[in-house]
Amino acid sequence: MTNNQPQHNDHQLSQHVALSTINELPVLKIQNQQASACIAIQGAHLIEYTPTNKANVLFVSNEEPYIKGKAIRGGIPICWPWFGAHETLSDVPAHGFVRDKDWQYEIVSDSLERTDIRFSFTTEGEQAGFAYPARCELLVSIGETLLMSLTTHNTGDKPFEISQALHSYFQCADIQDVRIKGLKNSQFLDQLSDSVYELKKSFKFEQEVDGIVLDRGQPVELKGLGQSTVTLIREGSNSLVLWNPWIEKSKRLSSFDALDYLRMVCVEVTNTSEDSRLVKPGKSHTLFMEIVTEPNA
Ligand SMILES: O=P(O)(O)OC[C@H]1O[C@@H](O)[C@H](O)[C@@H](O)[C@@H]1O
Repeated sequence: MTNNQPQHNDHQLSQHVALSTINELPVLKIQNQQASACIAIQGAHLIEYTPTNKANVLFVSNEEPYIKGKAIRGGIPICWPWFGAHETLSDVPAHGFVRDKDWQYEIVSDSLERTDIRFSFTTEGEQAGFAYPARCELLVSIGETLLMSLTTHNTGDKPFEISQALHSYFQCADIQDVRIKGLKNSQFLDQLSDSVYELKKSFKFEQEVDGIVLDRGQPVELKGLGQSTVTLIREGSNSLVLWNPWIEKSKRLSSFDALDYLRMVCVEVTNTSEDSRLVKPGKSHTLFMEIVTEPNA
């Protein structure tokens, strides 16, 4: 479904960007010399990133229906202005309110090597669970590497706190081969057992995993994915979320096949828990990540 081949009804917006649709959802298809990609305008949601001569780095379930008003399962959902359950309200969606909304977009530059698209979402404080005027901007830069920069501007006169995520689903050949390196000595807040421990070596997935790593914002490496090693470089983030639903939860998840847990791993660049950020009036905060892929030796 996320195949990037031109369709007869695609509308070319610039040299390397075309407007297309997947089922109900308008998408931007990017194809330059260094990579191809696909971004749904709903949620500013990247659903494919394929560096030239490499495999698609991202996972989206084949069960995904791509319908209006429903967050896509896979790719890189933008969770904003809260991550996970809302702190005080139980009747608002998990992971904030921008995943199922249309964003504005603008192609800011488009060259053979790199295509930059800026998405924006503005709230005047009318959204349930977030009573503050704010503008959220996501710069997506498609080239030899993938850059994503999520900036929150406080446009009101009161400070507010945000938690957020670039909730990346990476494709893997077999979850049991995946290792996350670079987390040694970081704190792991295990959300399933409600315990905290220090990570000693590279992280493996052998059962359901749902937890927050509190760290120093250092680069981390995803090994054993299959064709490529992925390095995640971050700025403005001292936390990561690791998630795999494993066997039983996979059977209950929407837009997900029971065996999809074998083919995906979520390593999410976040500001959450103690790493939530205060944004003062007139100020902004940027959460940045770069995804670098290298073929396995
Ligand atoms: O089903 P959703 O809302 O997309 O969330 C998926 C998962 O996202 C992860 O980031 C959370 O840590 C999990 O607890 C959650 O189940």
